[in-house]
Amino acid sequence: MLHPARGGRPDVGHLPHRPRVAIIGGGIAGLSAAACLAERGADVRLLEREHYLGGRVGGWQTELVDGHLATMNRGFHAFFRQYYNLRNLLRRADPELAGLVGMSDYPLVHSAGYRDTFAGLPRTPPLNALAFVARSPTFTWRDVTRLRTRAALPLAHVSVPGTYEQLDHLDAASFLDRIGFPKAAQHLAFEVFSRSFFADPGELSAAELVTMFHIYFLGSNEGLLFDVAADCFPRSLWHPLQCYLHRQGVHIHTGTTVESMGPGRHRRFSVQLAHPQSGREALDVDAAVLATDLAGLRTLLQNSPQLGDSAWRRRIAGLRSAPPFLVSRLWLDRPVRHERPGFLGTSGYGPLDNVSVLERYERSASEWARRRAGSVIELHSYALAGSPTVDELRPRVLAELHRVYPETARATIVDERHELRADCPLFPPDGFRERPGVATPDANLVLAGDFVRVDLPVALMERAATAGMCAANELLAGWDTRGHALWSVPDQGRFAALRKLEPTR
Ligand SMILES: Cc1cc2nc3c(=O)[nH]c(=O)nc-3n(C[C@H](O)[C@H](O)[C@H](O)COP(=O)(O)OP(=O)(O)OC[C@H]3O[C@@H](n4cnc5c(N)ncnc54)[C@H](O)[C@@H]3O)c2cc1C
Repeated sequence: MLHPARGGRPDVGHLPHRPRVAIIGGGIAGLSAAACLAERGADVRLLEREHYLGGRVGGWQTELVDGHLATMNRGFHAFFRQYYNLRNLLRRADPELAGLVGMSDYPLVHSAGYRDTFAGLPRTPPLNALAFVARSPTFTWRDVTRLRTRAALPLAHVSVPGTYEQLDHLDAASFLDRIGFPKAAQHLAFEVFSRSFFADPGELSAAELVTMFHIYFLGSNEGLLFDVAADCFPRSLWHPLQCYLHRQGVHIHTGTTVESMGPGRHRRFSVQLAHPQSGREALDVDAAVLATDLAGLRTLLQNSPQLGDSAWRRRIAGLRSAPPFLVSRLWLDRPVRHERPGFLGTSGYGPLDNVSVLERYERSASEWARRRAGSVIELHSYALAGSPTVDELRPRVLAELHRVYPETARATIVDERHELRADCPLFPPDGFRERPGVATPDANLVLAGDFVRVDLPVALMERAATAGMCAANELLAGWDTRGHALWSVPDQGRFAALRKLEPTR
């Protein structure tokens, strides 16, 4: 569904001086805002704390014990085909999306023996759901007849923000119980889904879960199949985009932390930067896009008491981060069995949520695996309780890998890397109303990122890309300059007539 751009002058050339914009954060949201602003002629300065672009989809070099230079990253990412805005961003540098490759299936397995797959399902709703039910061991026709149909109707017709107004007070687990969703299917499909949003179903807003179901299943023709990066993230995605941004005149400064911001002497803001080598520096800008992660934003606001107003700052302070998660990469001296898929979702295997076999799709991993006759495996464990350490988690996660793929128990780990972080946002019940949007109390300051409220059915990477575009559009509107069109899956369910049957809250 197309959301047309707001009209205006073709670029910022009509303004008395060319606006200079600081974009703080070089993840997807910041890169998306940078592209949209530079294309309309703004003088864009992209400031990124790390030495690489991509944020949580970034990657960096690491030398393995065998001397091989590998690229480590923050973990497997699924690029769904309905990520229209993200794909449009990537297409600017890679028109054929050659940096992505299709994943033909990704089974979900439960330790009790259930297995669901998505390959070969029709793509058109509701045929996709009917075909899924027809072959799923966890969701049978008998289960369909037991669904409390009226309570389940919100699953069939989602609208944003209407669905949030209706369901945000509930957690996802209670909603699924309320509608009579079969337990086995809850454990498999929905738990895997919910935990991929870094939260247990009891901690996630029901509105968020229902919107996800709409985006990834019932609301789009693209279905649940996705693409993955054909090589490490920098090579597949960010080096080409960086070249594109350079051609648009964007100045990109990696390894540059924005420590604080305040009123500028010559322009609206003065941005205080710190580089590990060259020390501190100030940059005066007319506008800024805050495209950091949540923790980065909180630190920046603590150091910048003059930004925004107290109500807005309170809303940011109230946002919550999801519990910690672990991404472990193992380089094994033996290959896993040939039938192991590139990606497997798991449920009922302790802390283990999924297993990827990188040589199935990533060029550099496949070269290493071929040379060493081994395998490169990645394990994800989300929504970890308490304050776990890698030393505690490692043996538990390895034991679960050996249960899922027993042949890995006989392999020697040539090398390994672990990333234990807690930098993803949580979308808890009752969080939507207070979630900040792109606009802030200052017309020259906008917010972008995957935690920002965007009233379109988008999530995760696509929410980051969309929020970046909305942030750019907000600034462009203030300069009477044409914005950028956005796309989303339909923002009303395909079964809108069913709305009349629905119980009210
Ligand atoms: C393990 C894992 C798996 C995931 N899998 C998927 C998936 O399969 N599909 C999906 O759609 N999404 C997935 N996601 C979520 C996805 O990665 C995020 O939604 C998305 O990358 C968020 O982008 P962002 O630009 O909002 O934030 P970020 O990527 O966090 O970017 C923020 C940037 O700001 C920088 N920064 C912070 N403070 C400062 C400062 N003071 N100065 C300068 N720079 C600063 C940070 O270094 C960072 O680069 C996954 C995430 C993780 C961690």
